[in-house]
Amino acid sequence: MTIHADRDTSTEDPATKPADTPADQPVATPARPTIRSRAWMFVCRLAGCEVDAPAAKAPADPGVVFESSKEPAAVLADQLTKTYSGGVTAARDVSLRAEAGEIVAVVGPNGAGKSTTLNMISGLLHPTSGSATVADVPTTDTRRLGVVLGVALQTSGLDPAMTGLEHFEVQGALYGLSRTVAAQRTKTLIETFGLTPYANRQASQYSIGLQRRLVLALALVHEPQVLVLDEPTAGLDPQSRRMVWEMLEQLRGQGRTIIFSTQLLEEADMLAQRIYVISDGKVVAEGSPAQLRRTFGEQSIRVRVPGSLDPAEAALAGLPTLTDPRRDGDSLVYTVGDANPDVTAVATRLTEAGIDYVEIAVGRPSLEDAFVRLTGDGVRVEPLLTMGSNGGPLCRCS
Ligand SMILES: Nc1ncnc2c1ncn2[C@@H]1O[C@H](COP(=O)(O)OP(=O)(O)OP(=O)(O)O)[C@@H](O)[C@H]1O
Repeated sequence: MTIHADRDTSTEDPATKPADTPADQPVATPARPTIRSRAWMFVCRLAGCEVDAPAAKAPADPGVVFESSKEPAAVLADQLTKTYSGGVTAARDVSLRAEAGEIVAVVGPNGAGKSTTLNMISGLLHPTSGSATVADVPTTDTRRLGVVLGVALQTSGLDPAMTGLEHFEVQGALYGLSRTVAAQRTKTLIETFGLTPYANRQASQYSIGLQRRLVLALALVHEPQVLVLDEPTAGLDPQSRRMVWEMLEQLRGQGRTIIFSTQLLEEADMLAQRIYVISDGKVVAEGSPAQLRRTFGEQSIRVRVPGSLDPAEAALAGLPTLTDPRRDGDSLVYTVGDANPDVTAVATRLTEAGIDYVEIAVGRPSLEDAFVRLTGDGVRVEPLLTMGSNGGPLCRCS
């Protein structure tokens, strides 16, 4: 006899979304003639907006070095709602929080409102109603927000003609870092993110994985307390994805607060202490991965017996904890609502009936179960990576 736990996975492809309308462009700053001009254009591209979009975020005074506090910070979003000019309400009363030093995942199917929510938290998109603070800074205070917040959006927005190093130079200038400080941080980040061999190459020569790493590294130049990352691993191969995961774990280890969106349930499960499930613009569930499983997943017991299933089904018929019996090949499968299913009672019943069962397996609820129940839709579930011999135990593999 074997008694064990297992989980299921499935996959779903992402879709596209309509282009931004001018009125809904993320906030950007006016272009100025000098290095700042390039800097703001660069930021605009990072934000996915046009360079002549309305101004809001003021640049640092030249020569001023912004040194953000190293204290951990929290993010609070209070009933954020966004209705685009076309009439689409992409976020409805979205409230979420990230405690200092937490990694928080915003998960949902395509078009659920993840990017819209993150853009509002980043101060890049004005909410129709509601408010948010990052490290106690209101997102409307874009000048101070830029000090405490680092943002890496889905669209990399890198200038294909600029080298990696030039991107760092622009970013350093944007945040008013002195040349010495900027050079030190650039060196550290380039090394940390494995970009040294590519530092002098134009971004046009970067793979998607390298672009993501560069964008993430650039978001850290001013040493922000909080990071907002929109699908940081989208489109990455398993090796690059793993590298990003390790970086996020390291950043959390440094006391930073991270909010990221993903369509990968396993990614959220593995990295996040708190998950927000968004569907149709609304938060439909919040909790730790374990809480979500417990609350929304369905546990099941699978009983495998040799020969006919009839005697086993008859023997188990009276057990109150077993519901929704169904047959699956050589097994009987029951739903069990109890967090601790009484496997012993099942085994005893079968033994008393003289049935020599092959296996009794308890299936623990998966996040996929939770998603399907919450959103009526699937979110991509990809197999966890096989860690190489040098890979740390990043995954909470079952
Ligand atoms: N600028 C815009 N103007 C009008 N509608 C928009 C705009 N941006 C997004 N939407 C719509 O708002 C809804 C939410 O989009 P959003 O990009 O926030 O979802 P998402 O969860 O990030 O999706 P995905 O995972 O596909 O990136 C979708 O219906 C989308 O088509």
